[in-house]
Amino acid sequence: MNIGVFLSAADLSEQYTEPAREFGKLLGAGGHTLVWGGSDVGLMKVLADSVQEAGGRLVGVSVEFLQAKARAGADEMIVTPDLARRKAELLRLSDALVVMVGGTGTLDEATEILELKKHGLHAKPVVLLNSAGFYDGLELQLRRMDAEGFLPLPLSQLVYVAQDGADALAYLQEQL
Ligand SMILES: C/C(=C\CNc1ncnc2c1ncn2[C@@H]1O[C@H](COP(=O)(O)O)[C@@H](O)[C@H]1O)CO
Repeated sequence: MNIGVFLSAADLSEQYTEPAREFGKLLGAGGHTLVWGGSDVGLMKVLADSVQEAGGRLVGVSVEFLQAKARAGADEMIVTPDLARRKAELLRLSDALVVMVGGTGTLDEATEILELKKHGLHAKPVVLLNSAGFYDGLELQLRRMDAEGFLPLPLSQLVYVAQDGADALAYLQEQL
């Protein structure tokens, strides 16, 4: 499976690096390909290192203004002219999407793929990987949108909230 993962480009503490390492190990050991933003920085690097060490493939989708940060040893590296085309490529190349902990960049990517899914422009499974309870607040907000009629389709069809990497991967394998 080609699994697109959005996650932080920042250097973070063990409570976030450990779940990224664990998920990378599962992806690599399962023979999956990581499709990700391509930069060799922060949590993005932690995940890519782990996937590669466990035998998985790496397909990066970088963008011209961040090209200097792109990982040298990826199996493939695509460079897009701008962020909009990068998000489109990340989605096109992925069979499923996983949103790990992150900041505004991750949130931008997550909302775009959820919005496209809401409009029926793709039907790929999306998982919110709630490591260390990072997305408890977002999950609550999404549940409120669902309960109060803000979503045109049930939340359960839009996104699955996983508590750990094994849960996320099991869900994706069941869906695909
Ligand atoms: C560390 C610096 C630059 C490298 N930054 C990024 N490299 C690659 N991809 C990035 C970068 N910043 C955002 N992205 C994309 O958004 C997500 C991470 O953003 P967040 O705000 O850190 O959550 C990630 O999925 C990328 O696709 C500065 O020198």
